Amino acid sequence: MTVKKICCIGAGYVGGPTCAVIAYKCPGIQVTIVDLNQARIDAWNSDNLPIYEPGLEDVVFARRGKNLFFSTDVDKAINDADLIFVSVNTPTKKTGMGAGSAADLAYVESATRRIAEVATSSKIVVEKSTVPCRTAQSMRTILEANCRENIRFDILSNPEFLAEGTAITDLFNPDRVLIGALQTEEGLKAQQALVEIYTHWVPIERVITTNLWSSELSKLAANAMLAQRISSINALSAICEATGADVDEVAYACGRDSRIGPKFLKASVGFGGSCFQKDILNLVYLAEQFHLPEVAAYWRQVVIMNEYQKERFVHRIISTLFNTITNKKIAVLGFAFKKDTGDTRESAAITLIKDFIQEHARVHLYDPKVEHAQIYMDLIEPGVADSKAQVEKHLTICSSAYEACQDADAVVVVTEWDEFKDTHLDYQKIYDSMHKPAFIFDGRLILDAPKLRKMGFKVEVIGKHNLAGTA
Ligand SMILES: NC(=O)C1=CN([C@@H]2O[C@H](COP(=O)(O)OP(=O)(O)OC[C@H]3O[C@@H](n4cnc5c(N)ncnc54)[C@H](O)[C@@H]3O)[C@@H](O)[C@H]2O)C=CC1
Ligand SMILES: O=C(O)[C@H]1O[C@H](OP(=O)(O)OP(=O)(O)OC[C@H]2O[C@@H](n3ccc(=O)[nH]c3=O)[C@H](O)[C@@H]2O)[C@H](O)[C@@H](O)[C@@H]1O
Repeated sequence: MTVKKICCIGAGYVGGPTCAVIAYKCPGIQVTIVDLNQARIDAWNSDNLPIYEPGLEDVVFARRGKNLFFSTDVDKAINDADLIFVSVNTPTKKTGMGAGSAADLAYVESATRRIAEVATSSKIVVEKSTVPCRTAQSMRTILEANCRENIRFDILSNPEFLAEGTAITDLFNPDRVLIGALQTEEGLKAQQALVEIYTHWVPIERVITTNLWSSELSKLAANAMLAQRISSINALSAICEATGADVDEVAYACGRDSRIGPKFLKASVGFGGSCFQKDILNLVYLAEQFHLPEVAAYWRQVVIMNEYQKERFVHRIISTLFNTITNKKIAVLGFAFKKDTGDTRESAAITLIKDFIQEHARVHLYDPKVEHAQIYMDLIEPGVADSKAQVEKHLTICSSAYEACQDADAVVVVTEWDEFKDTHLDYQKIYDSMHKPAFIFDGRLILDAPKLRKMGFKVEVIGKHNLAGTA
């Protein structure tokens, strides 16, 4: 079969860019992206898109109103489509069985039920959300139990591997596209229909076809392995700080081994983002379900190490600032979980700033993209800062890095935005405007520490002893 109309349920960080790129690359296919969230859909239909991604506007503005539509009319889009992507959120469960590690599949289930209830013709239903292994089986059961006569649903797993901040280039030029299907005649036909969509722009040799369960598990496995590399280099960063080894040099030396490779070995204040922690915990839960406690403990350690890295950094800041930051002005540069996105989900900045607030510091924050309302929402913490007004007592959001650093006792670089690099910011100007001694803590290894030390800064860098190279 040839797909002519696509519906994507969920207009978020994945559904929006992924299906906008399909519309861009396949002008002959009509793509409708739907969501229950009216404000989000209004934003997709406006000049001010709801998410910031380099290159996204060009793609959306080129196709919107032609073969790309955003709507809250979920039922109509389901009914019109030959193929439906389910790209809804799958957060970690907060309560009930598996709370704290299992994925909350309520949104996947409700989208699936909706498809079964309103579809009047056969559909290919594609799991785009990241889900535990064998979720497709549950979706199939729901669809088959609720659908009308003479309708069939074929389920595919097509996990998404884009990273935020580079979503459009990742989608234009993916390392691979993964499509899992039931190994039946109908399943393989459906798989082929999705292969044909991607091969409008992705070379066929980059399209991997597998069975459903391999595809579902590969997504969790890929995220777990990526996060594991970061926790590995961060674990080594602690040893570097203690010994005088330099974590960048260690990463470079290890990464030059072609079996290890250079990517994803940047030490940091800890990984953030909506998925790494969630997906590893998902894997941990799966292992526990199958009575594999050693496997569960192995992967859980990746998350434990990440939490430890954040704690270690806060501890280093406080101990360097003479064991107290009470009433000290701390300039925090960056709030997003990585550069080139406005997304703050699980950002290390949230943990750090909450800790600074607990220590009664005065935090002055600047991030080039994150919405102010989002910052307040992320920092409200029952018992510590219960409301926006409470947060404002400890936090001032600034409109530039210079403003945040004015009269500060310490600058903490949390997100690696290019504009924070010493090639972009005038750190002499910042030094001159700060209280002395002027401290700077580089949680992203983006600054030229020797150059800043020459200016007079006291510099502390993750994974580097501050006297490294001098003794
Ligand atoms: N954010 C990322 O970079 C990546 C995320 N993923 C996975 O993709 C999935 C989606 O993630 P995001 O796009 O980040 O989430 P998101 O939270 O940005 O978007 C999900 C959207 O689905 C909508 N939604 C929920 N239930 C619905 C329903 N029944 N009908 C219509 N709309 C509904 C929500 O209103 C929301 O706008 C998750 O499973 C995630 O793990 C995979 C790869 C990358
Ligand atoms: O499933 C998902 O959601 C996605 O999760 C990650 O993408 P994302 O979280 O958007 O961004 P990454 O570039 O992976 O960065 C995640 C975190 O790790 C940190 N990081 C990354 C790389 C590194 O070397 N060091 C490091 O600390 C980043 O700063 C960030 O906080 C994966 O890279 C994607 O392939 C995957 O599709």
